[in-house]
Amino acid sequence: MPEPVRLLVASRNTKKLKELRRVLEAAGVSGIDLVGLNEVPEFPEAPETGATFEDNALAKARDGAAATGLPCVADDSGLEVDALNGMPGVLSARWSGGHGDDAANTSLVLAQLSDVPDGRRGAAFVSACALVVPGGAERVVRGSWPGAIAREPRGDGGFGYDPVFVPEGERRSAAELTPEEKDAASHRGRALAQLVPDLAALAAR
Ligand SMILES: O=P(O)(O)OP(=O)(O)OP(=O)(O)OC[C@H]1O[C@@H](n2cnc3c(O)ncnc32)[C@H](O)[C@@H]1O
Ligand SMILES: [Mg+2]
Repeated sequence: MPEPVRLLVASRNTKKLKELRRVLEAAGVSGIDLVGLNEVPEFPEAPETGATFEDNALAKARDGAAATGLPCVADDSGLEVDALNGMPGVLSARWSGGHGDDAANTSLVLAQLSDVPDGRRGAAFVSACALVVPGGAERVVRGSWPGAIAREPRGDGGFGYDPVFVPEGERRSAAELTPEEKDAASHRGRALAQLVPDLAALAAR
């Protein structure tokens, strides 16, 4: 048996990281050993200042690959709300000011939509996932998950804006889905599915 290829999964968000690991493991690519940021020496990361999810995902994956010499996968994601002209978008993690305050970010979006009627509450989660191989290929893919913003939060699964996001064709919020249901439909699941052939090729090198 050849040595498994170590693949760095570069996210500082523990709940997102859990999803990335779960989806990659469920994809069943053999010969890949997933490594978290806590298992490699610390390295400086560029701030997420890109104009697009793709720019940010590539920057995170390039940083990880350059610092460790390992192939690296990174996700940049967020919520695009129709009535907010596609915002919070790339600003999703820091919409209410500080970084990663899920409850404050969610309350702010709900407050901003308080006068928006049910027929105009459309939104989508978007994920760009980048794979960067040191000295080799770079690939970035996008998945999206259409739905609508609820009137109030429901459920305690998932993370971030999940309690206020009702996926198309669902009555439950994303935070009320099982992890497997979320992965099968989510922006992140759909993005990572497109990287599976690349990961299989990497493992077969
Ligand atoms: O950059 P890393 O370290 O990966 O972690 P992060 O939390 O900062 O992640 P992003 O910069 O990609 O910001 C994404 C934000 O969008 C939101 N988000 C992304 N995916 C989501 C999902 O599946 N469910 C709910 N909210 C999500 C969530 O609030 C995140 O903080
Ligand atoms: Mg981030």
